[in-house]
Amino acid sequence: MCGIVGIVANSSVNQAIYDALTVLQHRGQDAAGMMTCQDGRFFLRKSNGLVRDVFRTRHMQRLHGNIGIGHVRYPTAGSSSEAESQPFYVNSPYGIALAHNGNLTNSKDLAEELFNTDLRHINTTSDSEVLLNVFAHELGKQGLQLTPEDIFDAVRRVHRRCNGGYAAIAMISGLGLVAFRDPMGIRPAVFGKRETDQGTEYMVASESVALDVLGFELVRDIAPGEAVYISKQGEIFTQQCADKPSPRPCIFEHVYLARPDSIMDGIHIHKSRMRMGQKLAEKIQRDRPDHGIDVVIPIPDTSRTSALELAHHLGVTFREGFIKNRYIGRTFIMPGQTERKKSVRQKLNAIDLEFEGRNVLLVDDSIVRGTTCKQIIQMARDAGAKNVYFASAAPAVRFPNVYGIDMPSAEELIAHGRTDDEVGQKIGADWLIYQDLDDLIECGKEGNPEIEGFDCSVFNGEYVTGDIDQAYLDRIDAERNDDAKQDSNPKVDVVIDMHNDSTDD
Ligand SMILES: O=P(O)(O)OC[C@H]1O[C@H](OP(=O)(O)OP(=O)(O)O)[C@H](O)[C@@H]1O
Ligand SMILES: NC(=O)CC[C@H](N)C(=O)O
Ligand SMILES: [Mg+2]
Repeated sequence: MCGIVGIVANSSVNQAIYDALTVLQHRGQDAAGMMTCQDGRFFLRKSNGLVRDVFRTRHMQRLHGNIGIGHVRYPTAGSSSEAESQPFYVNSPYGIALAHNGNLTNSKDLAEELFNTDLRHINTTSDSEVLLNVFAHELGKQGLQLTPEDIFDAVRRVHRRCNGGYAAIAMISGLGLVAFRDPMGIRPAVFGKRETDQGTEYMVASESVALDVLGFELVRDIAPGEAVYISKQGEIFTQQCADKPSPRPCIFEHVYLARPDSIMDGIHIHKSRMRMGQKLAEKIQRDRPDHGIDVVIPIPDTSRTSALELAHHLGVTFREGFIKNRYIGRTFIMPGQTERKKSVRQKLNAIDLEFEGRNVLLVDDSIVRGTTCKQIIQMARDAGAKNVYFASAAPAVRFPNVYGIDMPSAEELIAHGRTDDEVGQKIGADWLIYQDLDDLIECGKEGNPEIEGFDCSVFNGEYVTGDIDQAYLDRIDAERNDDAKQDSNPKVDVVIDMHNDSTDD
């Protein structure tokens, strides 16, 4: 779940892209990058780190042009080397750069095909470099003067060749931006516009919150399978490019990934999380009518919205009992378990007063590896709680994710192969309650009844693209579990810059 942005403006875009990336920072904290285009030349800055650390004034001054794309990375394939930060670039045809959110499930086969049949060189282990090369190869077949129809034909063939989840924005030198979303719309993307004295400007982004903050008006989501082409002159063209679009957006976006102030596929994330709180309260009332809860306490940040609503519907006091260090980022998307564990304690501290002698219900949006809840429950006990109950606004996460969330290993998921009660014991709760999957789906559908279904694979093990078997899951487990990543992380990093740019930091 990286964050992507692209802007076609009437003046320099570097600051606007920087600002958008800071708004999308919650989607990726490992690396950031931006590529702009002026007079057919590309300018690039990308590196590991947070947006504020990657872009210094000297980099911003070199990012010329009125068109650009940006990326914040949370790796789900390949390595965490700077060389795999994004945007990626290929020089043929035309010069194309690409920023990708998601994960291709057939990237290994595609990489071989690209090399053996399409005669294209892939220089990293990133699936995003593969996606860019497939797009470039298909665009190269269209001949010289590209029309919008030619671009859409190329995207149509990208959909036929690529499997998995992908929302991508490509910048084509001399032409403009092309954004597209996989035929199931697993990963999100929206576009919007802003009127200026010089004409209309367009922006594509992973989440609508980036449009809001930059003063763009949300036009709509890019539909699953659809492509949007914005020419450098500011004309916009859209077309459905999937043979059989079948919307199945990722429901984990609603649970955790997205910001609550975003609207995704017509669903207000804030309201969906409120419904999660309400439905969970109803389940507690059904299953534990004599719960005896004195206070409901959220685990900041993401669970706040659902916890408040849960307390309201349960008729129990809601209190903030953990204070979050605002300078520590999200722990779940950190790369290693040691770092994640340490960060939970650095990030959250208990206010003892709210726990002493009370029956406390702690609420989190989800339990994945169990890193957060185990420590938090112990902190609640140390702060003097009488009983510590735990509620998860999402169902138990029991299966790996293959579409752009880095949960590659079933063994690392605390609920894998365990009953709810066993998880409760393992995390040290007096009891544990999970949201039912049907209720979670209902929370999304109430926001947009037209959506037929969601990708719920982390909860039910049903992989909507239909191409995932046990052999594939075994392979990504072996390649990407925490131990494997530890071994494969590059000791010496490589910085790849554009040939037209200075290579110093
Ligand atoms: O069971 P785990 O493996 O610990 O994963 C789940 C936890 O991780 C996330 O929090 P995170 O700190 O990433 O971000 P937040 O501040 O947005 O809640 C999520 O909100 C849960 O609290
Ligand atoms: N989280 C993502 O969307 C990751 C994009 C891409 N698979 C990468 O690893 O860079
Ligand atoms: Mg959290």
